[in-house]
Amino acid sequence: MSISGSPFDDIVVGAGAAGVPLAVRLSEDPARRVALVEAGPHYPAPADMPQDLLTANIMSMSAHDWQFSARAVTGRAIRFPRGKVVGGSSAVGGTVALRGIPDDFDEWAAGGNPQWSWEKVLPYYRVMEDDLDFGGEFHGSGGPIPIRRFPVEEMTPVQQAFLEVCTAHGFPWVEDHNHPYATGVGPMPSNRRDPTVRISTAMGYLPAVRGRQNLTILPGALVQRVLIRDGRAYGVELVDGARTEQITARRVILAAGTIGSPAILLRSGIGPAEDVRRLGLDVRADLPGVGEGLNDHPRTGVFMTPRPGAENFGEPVGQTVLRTTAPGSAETNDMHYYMVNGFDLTQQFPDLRQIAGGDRIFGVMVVDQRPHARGRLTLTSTDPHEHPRIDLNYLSDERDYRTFTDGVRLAWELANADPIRKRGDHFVLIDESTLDSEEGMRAYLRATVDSTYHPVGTVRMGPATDPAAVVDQYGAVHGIQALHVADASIMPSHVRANTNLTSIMIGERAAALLGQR
Ligand SMILES: Cc1cc2nc3c(=O)[nH]c(=O)nc-3n(C[C@H](O)[C@H](O)[C@H](O)COP(=O)(O)OP(=O)(O)OC[C@H]3O[C@@H](n4cnc5c(N)ncnc54)[C@H](O)[C@@H]3O)c2cc1C
Repeated sequence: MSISGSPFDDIVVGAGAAGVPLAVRLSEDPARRVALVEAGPHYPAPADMPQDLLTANIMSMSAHDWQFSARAVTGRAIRFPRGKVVGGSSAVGGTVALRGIPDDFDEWAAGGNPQWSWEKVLPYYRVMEDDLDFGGEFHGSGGPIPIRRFPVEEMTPVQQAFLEVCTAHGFPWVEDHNHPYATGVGPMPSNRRDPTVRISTAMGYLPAVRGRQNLTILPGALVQRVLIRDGRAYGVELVDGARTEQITARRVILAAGTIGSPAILLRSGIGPAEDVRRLGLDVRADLPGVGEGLNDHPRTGVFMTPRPGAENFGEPVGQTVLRTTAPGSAETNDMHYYMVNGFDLTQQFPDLRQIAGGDRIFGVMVVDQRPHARGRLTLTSTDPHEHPRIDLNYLSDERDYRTFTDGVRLAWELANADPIRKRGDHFVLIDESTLDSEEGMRAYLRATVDSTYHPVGTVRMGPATDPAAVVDQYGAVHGIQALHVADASIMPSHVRANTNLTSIMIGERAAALLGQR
């Protein structure tokens, strides 16, 4: 890397969903020199892009992955994928392209972050997208990320059956799930231009800026820590085997994600004082919120093995979604139900393989969008190659049990409707008696609850008066000068949506706020 002696204005750490748009927008000012540092590889030429990053219908969960595991509930560890490549998790994901809803952002604003109200974020959801189906005041056109909805004729028969069953159940039909006030069932929006190719931030944003002289992309560079002198960040330290290298800048912006950003902060002496000291480091800023408040959308569902002829191998994981409100809840759209065409048990949920008696299952997946349980991320070492300890702590709040119990009951009804049920052979781990018994349901939930890969909240945004806040509404780390964070980790509360589009929006919005500074 020919970077020694060449200070930058901004170093963006992590080229993921947020980091790529952030670096691209900041470098629109030709006078600003921006470095985008990424631990994973970079494939600038479309012809070199590996197939696992292109194939939208299959999530890439090993070739470009950090290989983390996490504790889901006491005694149960699960795989916890995170993308490790330029494009980050946006390059490996399921391409569900849903936005948060106005209430989500009005809650952020009410928590002391008025720069993130719905009114303030909508323009940045719009600027990132090229909506191929809808226009008007809520949608963007000509942006780097194409959004299309699966047309009914592209859907598998079981997806069409799901639409039919949900509408027969009385759920409203939704043509456009990214209309801010939509609720009900309809086709899934997806970040693809054609039916099978995933468009990550790397593919959407970077080709147009390849010749940009003031944007330097540094792949294969693992950031150990932020360099801090007299309370001010002035660069980062990279490790490459036994070699370390330092690059300097006027400002450092972490966009390493909900796992990567708090880990870098802790290795830099920023976090709960006790945790930092336990690592043998000096405390640069005592911020109890670092790693705390981890919040992820947990999922479970009702799954069956497919009948011969009803398998949907190679099809998108899902093509439809039902967004609705849990019984008794005051929070709109806090439950999502996905008709899953198929999970490959060799890749996901391997402990179900033997129970299912096969490698494939399909069914109705239930995702709690507003779980109350909070987890925690901690480090046991300052070595950046050592994985952090990720404790998701699902179901630790009794309210989450209740929400899921109702959710599984609805999923059971939907899955048992004839147009869906007739495509399955046998249910996996669940039958009528599970639903009838409180203990049976609790055991089922503990055995099946898993991640939707949407962790947020480990570097929460909020005013300095909030003891849990780590950054202010401009992403500035409390108590340290010239150090910012802008990625999914800063979300102060969860959005009722999959997190890719919101993370891209955070990158866009942060660039607008930081570009003025
Ligand atoms: C398998 C999978 C499927 C998903 N499917 C969907 C979906 O269908 N729809 C949806 O909306 N969301 C989905 N998500 C979630 C979504 O992709 C993430 O919420 C989003 O990408 C988060 O953006 P981010 O910028 O915070 O982090 P990321 O996109 O993860 O980017 C962080 C980047 O920082 C890099 N990094 C981390 N630590 C360091 C370090 N020390 N040094 C240098 N670089 C570092 C990482 O390699 C990575 O490239 C999925 C996620 C996964 C993992």
